Amino acid sequence: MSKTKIGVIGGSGIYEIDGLQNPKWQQVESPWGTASDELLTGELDGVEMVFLPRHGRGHVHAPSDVPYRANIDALKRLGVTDVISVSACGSFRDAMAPGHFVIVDQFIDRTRQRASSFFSSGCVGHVSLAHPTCPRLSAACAEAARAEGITVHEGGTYLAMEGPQFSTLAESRMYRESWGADVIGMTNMPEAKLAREAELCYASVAMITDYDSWHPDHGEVDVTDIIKTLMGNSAQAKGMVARLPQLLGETRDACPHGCDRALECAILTAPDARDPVLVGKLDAVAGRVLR
Ligand SMILES: CSC[C@H]1O[C@H](OP(=O)(O)O)[C@H](O)[C@@H]1O
Ligand SMILES: Nc1ncnc2[nH]cnc12
Repeated sequence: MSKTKIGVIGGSGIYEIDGLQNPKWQQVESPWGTASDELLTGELDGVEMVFLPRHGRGHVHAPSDVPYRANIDALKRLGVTDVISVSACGSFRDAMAPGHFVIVDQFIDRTRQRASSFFSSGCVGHVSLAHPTCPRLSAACAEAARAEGITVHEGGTYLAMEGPQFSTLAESRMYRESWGADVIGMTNMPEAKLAREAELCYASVAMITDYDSWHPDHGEVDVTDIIKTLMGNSAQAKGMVARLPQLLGETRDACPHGCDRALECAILTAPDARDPVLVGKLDAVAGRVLR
């Protein structure tokens, strides 16, 4: 049994959360650089919470430049156990309409210019990503969103694109028809990979803002329309987050899906062949298995 500490990564349109007791924005130093912003810590219903705006307050970081490693390291360093990502996404399915939330359970990674692992030569580690999200945490998000009156789709494949431009029509059709993607965004990769390496339970909540560019009855994506939908969605997203402490509880058992033990057999580099500088940087993320 350990204490639950909920981390929330807020995407486009979500730059703070309300209702925390003893709220405090604090800078967290990370060997992986500076996080997107200060982290907001506090308590809700007896559970410790940490909030981080993915793009920073004022939306300063482009999707390609979000400091994903520093963000996950900072959350882990603060003792977070469960990470909920909230993201604005386009939809590839008629039924997944703007205003609906999709609880993502798979990813296709099409990003290409982001550091996507904490591990490298000097400390080589390979984690499984077959099931990249935590079913227990995802179910709690679905329940919380439903209780807020949101239409929720449980399960969906998120196509992570590099951006910042939106997709061409040909790409949009290919992702939807040939690749079977359900939603599209620019930020959940490498975030989900890094959360797994850091042994954090990770759930991804996609707030649908548009139909990307494939839909014959809807125009191409327009960021002004996205923002309009987000304005309506963000209060609901915050309401969903506010319900999570009660649903997850003050204490937690080991994750039944093993998210918190992902590194158990992952590191291949022999102890005497490890790069001490890299091992030092891994203190928060992998200290459990490296010490
Ligand atoms: C505001 S439209 C494009 C932008 O919104 C999404 O960000 P996030 O995932 O952080 O909510 C999308 O991935 C793009 O970065
Ligand atoms: N259609 C879309 N493509 C990529 N990222 C998005 N974020 C919101 N809508 C999106």
